[in-house]
Amino acid sequence: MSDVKRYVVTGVAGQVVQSLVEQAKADAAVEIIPLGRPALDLGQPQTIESALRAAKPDLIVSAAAYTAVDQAESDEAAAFAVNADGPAELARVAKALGVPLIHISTDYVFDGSKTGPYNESDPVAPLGVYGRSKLAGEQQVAANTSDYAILRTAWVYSPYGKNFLRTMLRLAETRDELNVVDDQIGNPTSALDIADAVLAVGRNLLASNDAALRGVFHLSGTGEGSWADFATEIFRLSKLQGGVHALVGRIPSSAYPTPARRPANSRLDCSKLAKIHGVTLPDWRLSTKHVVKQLLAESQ
Ligand SMILES: NC(=O)C1=CN([C@@H]2O[C@H](COP(=O)(O)OP(=O)(O)OC[C@H]3O[C@@H](n4cnc5c(N)ncnc54)[C@H](OP(=O)(O)O)[C@@H]3O)[C@@H](O)[C@H]2O)C=CC1
Ligand SMILES: Cc1cn([C@H]2C[C@H](O)[C@@H](COP(=O)(O)OP(=O)(O)O[C@H]3O[C@@H](C)C(=O)[C@@H](O)[C@H]3O)O2)c(=O)[nH]c1=O
Repeated sequence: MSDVKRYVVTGVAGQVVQSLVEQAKADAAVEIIPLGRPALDLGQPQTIESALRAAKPDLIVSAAAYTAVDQAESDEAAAFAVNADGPAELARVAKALGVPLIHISTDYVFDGSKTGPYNESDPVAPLGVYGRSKLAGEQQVAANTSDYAILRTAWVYSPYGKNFLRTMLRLAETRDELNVVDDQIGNPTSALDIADAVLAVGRNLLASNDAALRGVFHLSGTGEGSWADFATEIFRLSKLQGGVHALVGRIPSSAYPTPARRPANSRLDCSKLAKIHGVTLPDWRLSTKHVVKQLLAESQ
C-alpha cells in the first residue's frame, strides 16, 4: 500500500484548489486530485458519488462553492444547490467511503454585530443569501458525517482567480484614485496559507480518530483591517515593487451600495485551531507581500 494520501478536492480553477495544488508540490506524502465540472457538479448531486468513488480518496476537501456574493441575492436556488445540497451529498459519500471531509466555509455566517472577533460558539446570523447558503452547507455536513472539519475562512486572496487584491490592481491600471469601504473589518487570508492549513489539518485527521480534532474551526490570516486598509496595503506594496498603485478614498458602506449586505465586523478568533491543530496563519500583510510579488513577477 502506498503512503501517499489522495486528497480529492472539489473544483479546479478555484483559488483554494489552485493553492492546494501549488503548496502540495512540496509534500511528497500528498497527492491533490481536483475534481470539477462536468465530472463532479455540485449543482447535480447525482454526479458526486460516482466521481468521488472513481477518484479513490483518502480524504475529501470541499473547496468549491457559489462565491458570487451579490449575484447570489437574485440566484438563491443555485446558491443553495451548490453551497448546501452539494456539500450534503459530499458528506454522505465521505461517510459511506469512511474518509474524513474538510469543508471550507465563511465569515459571512455572522451578522457583524459583535464587538470583538467571533469564536466558533458565537451565534450565527447571516445577512445575505451567500452566507445563509454556506451556513446551510455547514449544517448539512454536520448532519451527514461525524468525521469532518469545517474551516471558516475570510476575505480570501491569491495570485489566482477572482479576488479583491487582483481587482484592486486591475482597477489601478486605469484609475488614480479608488473609493473603498472603511467600515467593514475582517481578516484578509491568503489562499496559499489556507492550503498549508488544510494539509496540516488533513494530516491530523488521517492520523487520529480523536473527536476533538473534528468540528468547526476558524481559520484566517493573523491581524485585521478594513477593506480600505487592505487596499492601501496592496498599493503600498505594489508601489514599492514598481507596480501599479492608486490613492484610496475611505468611504462608508452607505456610499458603495451593493445587492448583498456584508458584516461590519467579521473578524475570526482562530485560537481553537491553534490549540487543537497547532495551526496559526501568518500576518496578512506578510502574505499580501508574497502574493503582490508573485503577481508582479508574472506580469513582467
Ligand atoms: N473567496 C473568498 O473570499 C472566500 C471564500 N470562502 C470559501 O472558500 C472556499 C473556496 O473559495 P475560493 O477558492 O475563493 O472560490 P473561487 O470563487 O475561487 O472558486 C470557486 C470554485 O467552485 C467551483 N464551483 C462553482 N460551482 C460549482 C459546481 N456547481 N460544481 C463544482 N464546482 C463548482 C468553481 O469551479 P471551476 O473550477 O469550474 O471554476 C471553482 O473551482 C469556498 O467554499 C468559499 O465559500 C470563504 C471565505 C472567503
Ligand atoms: C471593488 C470594490 C469593492 N468595494 C467593497 C465592496 C465590499 O464591501 C468589499 C469587498 O468587495 P468584494 O466584492 O471584492 O468582496 P466580497 O465578495 O464581499 O468578498 C467576500 O467573498 C465571499 C466569497 C466570502 O466568503 C467573504 O469572506 C468575502 O471575502 O469592498 C469597495 O468599497 N470599492 C471597490 O472598488
